[in-house]
Amino acid sequence: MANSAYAQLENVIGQITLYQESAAQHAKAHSDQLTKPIGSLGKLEEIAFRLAGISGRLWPNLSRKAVVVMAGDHGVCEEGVSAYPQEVTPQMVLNFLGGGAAVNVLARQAGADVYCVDMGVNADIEHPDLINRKVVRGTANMAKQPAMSRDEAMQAIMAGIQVADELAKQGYRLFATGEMGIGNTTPSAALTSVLTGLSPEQSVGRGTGINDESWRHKIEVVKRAIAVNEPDAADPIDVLAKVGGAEIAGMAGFIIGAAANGCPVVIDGFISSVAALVAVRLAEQVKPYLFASHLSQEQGHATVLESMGLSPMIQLDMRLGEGTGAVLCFHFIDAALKLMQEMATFDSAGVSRE
Ligand SMILES: O=C(O)c1ccc[n+]([C@@H]2O[C@H](COP(=O)([O-])O)[C@@H](O)[C@H]2O)c1
Ligand SMILES: Cc1cc2nc[nH]c2cc1C
Repeated sequence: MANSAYAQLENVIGQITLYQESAAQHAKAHSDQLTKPIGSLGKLEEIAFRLAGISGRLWPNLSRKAVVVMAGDHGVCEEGVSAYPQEVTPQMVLNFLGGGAAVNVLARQAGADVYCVDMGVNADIEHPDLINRKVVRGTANMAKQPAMSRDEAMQAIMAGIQVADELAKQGYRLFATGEMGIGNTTPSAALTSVLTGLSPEQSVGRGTGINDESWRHKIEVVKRAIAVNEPDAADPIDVLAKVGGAEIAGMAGFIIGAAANGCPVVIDGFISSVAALVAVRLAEQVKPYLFASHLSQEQGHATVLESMGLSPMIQLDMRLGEGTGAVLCFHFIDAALKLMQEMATFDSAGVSRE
């Protein structure tokens, strides 16, 4: 099974359309005809050019939008690394499915649908709308042993790809990543330290809101997890299996799958961005498809984004996850495309250029 999964992953990666610089240049040429000083719409212009570069069109139709919230639990919670108990993970999954979480509100406002995927929750959740791709019932405690086996990490990646395929087939063209998993800032910090070289003192943050003492302990837990498991930084799947999590692996797969379907992906906070970094390490070609939404308050987030050459659109001091920051930024993507499509040119409006 494992060998064919690697072949399938390579096959999906091979389907990613390479960035078309000429299409991006064409969009810039169009933008420079519009009634504004050149470059004056700043990042909105950059967004539009990149969308042209990945789609080959001046203004791709991205009206069908979805945020995919992947959920998983973490054995490392037994070390006391989160401010909240693990039961919150399945409870929040039901909240997403009931439409009452922050991401549901923001998604409704942005015209996006919310999908929730169980990648590895440590509970049985019954709901007709839940997408069940459970690979583990919570990971093992990475401070003592690998969080997952390599096979489980691969299964989670492939499940994420499948979710992207299914939603793209349904007509969705713009995606946001979101996640829910009590404890998941701890594996995310470990992944950051291993993949970027940032020290645990700098990759470990306050997560849901731990105090100074718990923060210092969380740093020790991350150091122990890395020392016990000795992940190979050159092998992203090894790192993901040993010090990652099922929802993080699922999001990495989802991002690769979305790119293979030609769909841009807006990434949310720290955990989503770490998943994106894993995806980039597996397939450099996904990079142009990634749009960073907000800068989370979680320490380490800026380094993860910088390591991918991404800069966030907004900074609202959020640290929720769920896809909330990403869905907010759907508005800017819509705005960038509308400007390209609807603004008058200097010629059509009779405005002097000089
Ligand atoms: O997106 C972020 O940057 C972010 C930062 C801190 C916490 N979170 C959310 O809070 C949970 C993880 O926090 P913790 O303290 O339990 O590791 C998880 O459900 C995440 O969605 C999310
Ligand atoms: C209530 C709650 C909601 C969340 N949403 C994402 N992570 C979360 C963590 C908690 C604790």
